[in-house]
Amino acid sequence: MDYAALLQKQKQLTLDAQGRKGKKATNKHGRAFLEMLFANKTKPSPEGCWVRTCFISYAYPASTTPLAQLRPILISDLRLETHHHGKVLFLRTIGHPTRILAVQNAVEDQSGGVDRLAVYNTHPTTPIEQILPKHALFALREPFYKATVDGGYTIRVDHPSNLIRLQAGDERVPAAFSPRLVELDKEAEGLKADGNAAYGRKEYCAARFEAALADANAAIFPLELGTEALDEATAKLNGKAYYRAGRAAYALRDFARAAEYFRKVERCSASGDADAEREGKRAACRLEEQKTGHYDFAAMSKAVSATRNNRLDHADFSIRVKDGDSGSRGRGLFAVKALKKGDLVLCEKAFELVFASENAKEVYTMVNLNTNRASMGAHATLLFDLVQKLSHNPEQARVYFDLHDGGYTPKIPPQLVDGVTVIDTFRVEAISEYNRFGCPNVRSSDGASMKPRAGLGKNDDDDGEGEDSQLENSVGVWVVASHINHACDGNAVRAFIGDMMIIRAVHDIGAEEEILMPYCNPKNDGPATRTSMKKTWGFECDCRICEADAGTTKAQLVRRRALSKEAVRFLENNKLSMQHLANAASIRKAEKLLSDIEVTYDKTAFANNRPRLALTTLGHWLCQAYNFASSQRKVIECAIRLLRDLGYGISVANKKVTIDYSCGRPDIKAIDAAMYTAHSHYSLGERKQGLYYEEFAEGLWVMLYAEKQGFRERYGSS
Ligand SMILES: C[S@@+](CC[C@H](N)C(=O)[O-])C[C@H]1O[C@@H](n2cnc3c(N)ncnc32)[C@H](O)[C@@H]1O
Repeated sequence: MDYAALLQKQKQLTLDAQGRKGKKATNKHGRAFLEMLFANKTKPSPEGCWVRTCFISYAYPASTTPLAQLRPILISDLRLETHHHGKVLFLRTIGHPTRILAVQNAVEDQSGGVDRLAVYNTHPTTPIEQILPKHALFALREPFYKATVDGGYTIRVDHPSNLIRLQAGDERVPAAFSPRLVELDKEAEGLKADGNAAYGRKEYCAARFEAALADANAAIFPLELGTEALDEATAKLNGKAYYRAGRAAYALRDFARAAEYFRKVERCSASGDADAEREGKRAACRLEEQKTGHYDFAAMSKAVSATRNNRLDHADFSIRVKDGDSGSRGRGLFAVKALKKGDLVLCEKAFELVFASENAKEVYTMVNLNTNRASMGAHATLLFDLVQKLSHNPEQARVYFDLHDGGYTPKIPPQLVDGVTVIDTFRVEAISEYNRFGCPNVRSSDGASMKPRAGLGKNDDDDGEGEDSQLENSVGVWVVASHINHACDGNAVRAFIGDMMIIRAVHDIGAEEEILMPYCNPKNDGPATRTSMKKTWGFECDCRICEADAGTTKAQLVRRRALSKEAVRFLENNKLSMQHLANAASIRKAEKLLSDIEVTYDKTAFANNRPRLALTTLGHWLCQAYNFASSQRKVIECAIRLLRDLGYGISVANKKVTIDYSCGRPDIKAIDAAMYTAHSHYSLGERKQGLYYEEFAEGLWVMLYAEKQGFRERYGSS
């Protein structure tokens, strides 16, 4: 898909529309046409995959003015391309709703004026009949009116919180609508509305309980204000209520409170309660994880698979880190105490996550006019999920809106207006762009363990750089990890098992030292990586690799790029396998190319094992080539050189191997290099050295993939 063309076209259409700003709509469709358009209930989409394009239009703030302070306006008074500040539009839906990207319906106002209403950023799984049902009444705060590409007009809602559903009997409903009011079903809608109204009046306790009892999905049960109120209310209730409160607290990840409620259930019953006992134990496990960071990662890894919902039931472990000031980087995350290489730094469940596998039926292309970015995949669904989650949970909204937003203004905080949580969807997306991480559908080790490397087991032509493309598939937000700043040579690295992000130290980290991790895999071309970081994240990396690269002359860079292109061609034409071994000429060519690229690295700037990434793919090829040729000493020589180019300084004295991890990048190539070395030592009868390298490789594997799963599949047994 040509994203640039799509973006350009949309910008032009928006610009053209601006020419009509402030004018009244002409040649509008009449009631009969709109009634016909929305006459029928929408049939479910036929089977197949639908690609939808979601445009994030130019940002404008969500309305925070209460209805009581807004003056009514009629459809006939609306001006094109205009945000009608200080105004409210009372509307009644005429037809049956339909969804293309927005949920749409025909609407009328109290004077009989008609138009089309389009509500964006609602969740695709929310039934449209729930969003804009036929004959429902709404108040739309500060409406925005637009011409559409099909030559018509629409009242466009980008912030769903601007649209307030009004219930029968609400005194704010204009009198002209009264004769045609449709009685609501008090059973479902009425109970929810009573809860919302109580919430609006700040009767939190009542609101919580009405919501909790009416809604089995306890995740939307708000505990954000004074949990004593909850205690007070539950005290009047029986064990069943305590049990529900325990489940609700668990869903809100307040495991201590959940455990307390489950204990109360047991106290209410003389003979004990098996369900409460089981749930109490579960809450106790979560508390243990929170306190100690002891997780059964092997079991977690077994629990996820391509066919399951990989959202895991585990607590966060975050007591080893704290927020702090990182100077020009803004806020950062810092180690509370000294950590050893391989230690768990943070283990966090996703705040919100969309697995690519869940998007099989609808694929969204998202085009953002504010940031000039376009992407395809789960990003749009993540936005809809976030808007839904934040709208239902003000406490979670406060956490989310505290994340870095790239300087987005205005910073409208989540707040309750007319009983609805105001959520600025443009700011939600701005924050998502700076804070979301790509992740695999199942676990990080899959790409590596399923494709064993040539010469170390089965055949493989993966160059070890495939992780990024796999990471693009699923996308999520982890709010604690979001405070971590970037460094290409970071001291921490992340892995995923299902929706859990597991961050480990790649070398020893001092107390109070900032935790840094690479946001993306640095590519072999350092300056190119830096330019793309600047474009995507808005900063220039000043890590040790980037600092060394900055000292490289233009001539050296031009030469390195030309040689790297030659290396790519060489690798494409010289794929290795048992059937295609390298001949002496190709090995000579690779050695020559490698030493030519090495010359482009300034010796002083890249001293002390600073990674020289442009050497690593060719270095890896040479390890494989010598391994196939059973030239064990050459394998060891090449693998140690490759490890050095990945930042690991290896020194061997009296058969004792010492490894300097301080600049090391735990890359799959480094693990392969260590295992090539181990296997070669074994073949040469040097078991002790072999074991040392194997232990080093296994340690790197756990850093990179969270636990040992997949290591033996790739490398076989020692
Ligand atoms: C996910 S946030 C990280 C936390 C952020 N610093 C904060 O204040 O909340 C990403 C943003 O942090 C800043 N940042 C991250 N790494 C940086 C670095 N190495 N140098 C300068 N700014 C950095 C950039 O503004 C980037 O867009």
